[in-house]
Amino acid sequence: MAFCSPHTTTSLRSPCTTIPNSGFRQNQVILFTTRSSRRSTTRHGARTFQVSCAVEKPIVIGLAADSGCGKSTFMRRLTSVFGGAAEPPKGGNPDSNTLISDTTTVICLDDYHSLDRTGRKEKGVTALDPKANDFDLMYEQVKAIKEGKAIEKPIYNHVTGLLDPAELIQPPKIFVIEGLHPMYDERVRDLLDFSIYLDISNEVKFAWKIQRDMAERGHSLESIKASIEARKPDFDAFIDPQKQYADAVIEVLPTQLIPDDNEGKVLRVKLIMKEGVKFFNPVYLFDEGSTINWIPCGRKLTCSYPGIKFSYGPDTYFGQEVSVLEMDGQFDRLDELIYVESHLSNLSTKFYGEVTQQMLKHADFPGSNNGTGLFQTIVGLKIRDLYEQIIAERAGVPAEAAKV
Ligand SMILES: Nc1ncnc2c1ncn2[C@@H]1O[C@H](COP(=O)(O)OP(=O)(O)OP(=O)(O)O)[C@@H](O)[C@H]1O
Ligand SMILES: O=C(CO)[C@H](O)[C@H](O)COP(=O)(O)O
Repeated sequence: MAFCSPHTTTSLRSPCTTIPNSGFRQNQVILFTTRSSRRSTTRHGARTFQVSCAVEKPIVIGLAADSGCGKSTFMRRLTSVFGGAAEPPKGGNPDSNTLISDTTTVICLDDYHSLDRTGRKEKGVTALDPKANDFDLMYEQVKAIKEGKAIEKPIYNHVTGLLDPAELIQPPKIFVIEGLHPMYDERVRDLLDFSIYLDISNEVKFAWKIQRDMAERGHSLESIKASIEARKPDFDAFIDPQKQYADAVIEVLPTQLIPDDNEGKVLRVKLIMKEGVKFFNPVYLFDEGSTINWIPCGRKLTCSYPGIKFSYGPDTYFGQEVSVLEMDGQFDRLDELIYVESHLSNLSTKFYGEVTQQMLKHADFPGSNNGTGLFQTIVGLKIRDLYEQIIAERAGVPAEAAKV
């Protein structure tokens, strides 16, 4: 017999809240969770009664991007939306790639490299090549987590380039798989409740790589160029095509506000949101479905050269209907973002100004003054909303009751 134990992690009103002799009041807000069954019969004293249980199995989110394209930054923004800090597993391998917070566990798909650094060198393949990755194991383990089962996941050690002994991963509320190939294998793709692709144009990728690998890691300009060139064929063949499957794409391009800009500091960022995705209502500017161009600079938003331009409208992306929100330029004063936020709808915020608050909280993260930070924050809020709606649907209660 499966017992439902009451937890107070999330408040849901159980559809049958009268529990004789249980110590729980009628209509008391309780979350019943069970790993295995939706409806369980429990015994309390001499009486048997039925309770409906919210089956708390993880939702699975996929985040795809090339290396050095802002996945970690995005993850930090996402976990912050749920509150609490994300940390590596306590007492585990110091080189673990996993980050755990109260609500989310983020694993890095590099851990499914089947060939270590030497193995790849010997075989002449890059880490982007599916031949260097174990998709069978990835599928089995993501499926197990989705079913609420713990897994022993391998670790790829980026310091040594070796495959380390496995680490134990317990099913969280939200399981995020980030890396090169979350949408490559159809079986894994089908397990995703929501997917995001960070599409960084070559020019911008190059500028970010230089900034990080030259300034912070002491690599030479030539070696950075050579590494990007060496990865490009496999990137084009195996990573880039995944964007067609993403529910949301954040595309990062050079600005159009500065003619022939080659500095790569001012960015044009697009948030491409697929229409018709269950529990995901695309954000819109002013009027849903219209085509809008908006220059918000003026009395309420301070802009220095080259200014800021927003655009919004319907479009198609790989033959699918999408809504696209675009921001070109950068903010001078983040607190004034509230003015932009007040003209956006369907943000899935819990209170007026939440986007601005999140952006101010992480003003030191890369991209906080432009569309990369803004759209990553918005996608984080949409994921929280998606999670709450899925949990509410599973429990058969209104979404309001499942708010985290
Ligand atoms: N929005 C941004 N604006 C400017 N620079 C950025 C932005 N996002 C990331 N970067 C730059 O790219 C670097 C890599 O970012 P991050 O660590 O988030 O990427 P990653 O995809 O997780 O990388 P890796 O896979 O190599 O660990 C940062 O150190 C920063 O220099
Ligand atoms: O594309 C990558 C994803 O992060 C890495 O290059 C890949 O995981 C191999 O790692 P390393 O360069 O540390 O051997």
